[in-house]
Amino acid sequence: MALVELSDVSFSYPGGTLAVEGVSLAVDAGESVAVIGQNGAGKTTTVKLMNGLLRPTSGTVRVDGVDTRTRTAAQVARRVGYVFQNPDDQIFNNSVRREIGYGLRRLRLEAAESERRLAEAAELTGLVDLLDENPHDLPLSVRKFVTIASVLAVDPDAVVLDEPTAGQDRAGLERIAAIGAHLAARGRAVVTITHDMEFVARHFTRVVVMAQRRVVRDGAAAEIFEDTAAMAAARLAQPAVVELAGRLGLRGVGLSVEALAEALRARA
Ligand SMILES: Nc1ncnc2c1ncn2[C@@H]1O[C@H](COP(=O)(O)OP(=O)(O)OP(=O)(O)O)[C@@H](O)[C@H]1O
Repeated sequence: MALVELSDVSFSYPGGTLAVEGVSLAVDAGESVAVIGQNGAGKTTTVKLMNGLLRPTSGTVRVDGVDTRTRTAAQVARRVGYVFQNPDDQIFNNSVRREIGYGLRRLRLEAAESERRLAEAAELTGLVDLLDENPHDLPLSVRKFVTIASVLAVDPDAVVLDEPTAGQDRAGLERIAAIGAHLAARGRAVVTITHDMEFVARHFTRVVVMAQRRVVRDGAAAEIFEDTAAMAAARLAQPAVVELAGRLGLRGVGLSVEALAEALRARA
């Protein structure tokens, strides 16, 4: 049984906008998935359905087999943590320490366990020296890590990261990749929405492509990125290495620069 499973899910916002239509998607424990698609494709709505912030208009969302409609949003959020696209929609405490500790306090853990989790979340997100800062004084890229840390501290079974790569420098991107790998290695499911195709090529093997409210592809990143027609239909750019391989008439090369260089050497 998948940890998070959407079955033929549709969702309309109260104003009537149909944002997601007939989406079926399953994510297992220990699996890391990238969700890509142009603006307005339905990505954020889909992941908010995963953590109970939104309930389907039709179809079902199950977390560990339990229909989210039978649980409160707070109950679902403990199993599926959602890191908001905009950190300012999430942050409301006046110190990094209090912000990371907010969800933890609600879990009513023993003090030592709370401290351990807070320290681990701060370490993973690079915030150890910033715990006494006011998050509102920190740059957007760091505020994003504050919101990631507060979800990591709760240690949900699944973590959804909504555009964590936006505005990050190379070190930030590497840190986000390391957090994803850490979570997956610990058996957590990780769902990452991103517009950064190079990041996806570097760090993901499974990709879900959304376009016009629907999942249009779900599978191996290398195959999907190579499918020029599917990428164009979803209005997505191919990662540079895939585009170059295609122009050189090479197929099945994979997603790494090293593999492309090797294929070129073999052809020479
Ligand atoms: N709160 C809301 N009320 C009404 N319509 C909304 C709301 N949020 C999103 N929408 C609409 O739902 C559709 C899907 O939006 P969604 O944010 O899920 O897409 P997205 O793929 O995450 O886009 P982006 O990459 O820009 O974040 C869009 O037409 C959007 O305008």
